[in-house]
Amino acid sequence: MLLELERATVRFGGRAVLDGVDLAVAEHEVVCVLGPSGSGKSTLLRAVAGLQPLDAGRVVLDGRDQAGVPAHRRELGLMFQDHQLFPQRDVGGNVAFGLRMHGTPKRQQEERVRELLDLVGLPGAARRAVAALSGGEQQRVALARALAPRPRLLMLDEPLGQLDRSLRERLVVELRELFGRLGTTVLAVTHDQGEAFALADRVVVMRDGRIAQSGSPLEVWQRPADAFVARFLGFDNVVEASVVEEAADTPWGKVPVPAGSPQGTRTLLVRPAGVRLVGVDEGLRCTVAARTFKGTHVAVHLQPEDAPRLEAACALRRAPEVGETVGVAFDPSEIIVLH
Ligand SMILES: Nc1ncnc2c1ncn2[C@@H]1O[C@H](COP(=O)(O)OP(=O)(O)OP(=O)(O)O)[C@@H](O)[C@H]1O
Repeated sequence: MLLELERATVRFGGRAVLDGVDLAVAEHEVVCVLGPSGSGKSTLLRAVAGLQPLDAGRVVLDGRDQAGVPAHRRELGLMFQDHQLFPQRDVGGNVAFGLRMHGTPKRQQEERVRELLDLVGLPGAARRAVAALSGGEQQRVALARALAPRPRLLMLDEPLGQLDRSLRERLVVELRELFGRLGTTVLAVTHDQGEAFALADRVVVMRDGRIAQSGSPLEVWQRPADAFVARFLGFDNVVEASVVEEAADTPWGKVPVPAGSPQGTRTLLVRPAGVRLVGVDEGLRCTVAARTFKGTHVAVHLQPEDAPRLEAACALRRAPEVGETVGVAFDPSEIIVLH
């Protein structure tokens, strides 16, 4: 393992903001830490970087305990929100920053800067003023600066945070490709789940200073560990249910569940695609409370008479209008009984 956190703990005013976290990152792995605001993501990153001392536990890099090793000796590439570019230096001066710190000879610095600017898609930009760059270009310069000294581990804090959506979606694809090509090991933090799922080999979901779930994007998406993770991923059809064999007793009535589901009192997740609209007399009677256009489908919010709302994913042309009464049936293949 390139990086290991062992029971890493940080307390502020008696409150554990990082609470005994165990996390390992393998060489060439891209790990994205995801979680709501205040869950401890930045603190975790700062602890690995050596910017935040631990109150208990260890950070081990390449087999060496980092206690007492200052930030600039950890051979990490940092792209942090509060590490803005130097406005008085040009692009080349910014990218060369880490190289100057390492005493790299001038000629080599220039060569490496050229190489990095090509890599991040800004060829020939070395003499440009930082202030004259767009937000996306500045982000690329920051990335080039972090990568220039060939860090063992690249750490990104909300790497694409301030950029608009379409640019973010494009850059995230570029980053994934770039990291794959370079074999960079990455530990990134974001509150944007789309970004994390697009970028990561492994997603780590945090809650209140602890790891709620860790797994590949597919694993986490298909099987959220609990109601918190499911809701955080944007699933709203989450209820307590009593499961007996292949049926669950829920506030929405009897709902079919896949064979082999955990039994007893459980949390049930019904994906919107598993909420099928049928004739009014054939299923659970609901009123259409709202509809939101989602590009590939329409999210339809359904209000049953006496149960929590349900979200259904409907084909664009078949979505009912607000105020209509519909019947709802459930598709067990889109239902998950959480552990
Ligand atoms: N230096 C500090 N002193 C006191 N409390 C702090 C300090 N730094 C962070 N905290 C608190 O620790 C908690 C976790 O903060 P952290 O920045 O790690 O969360 P986060 O998940 O990165 O949130 P965000 O997504 O908003 O950046 C927050 O409640 C924050 O207020």
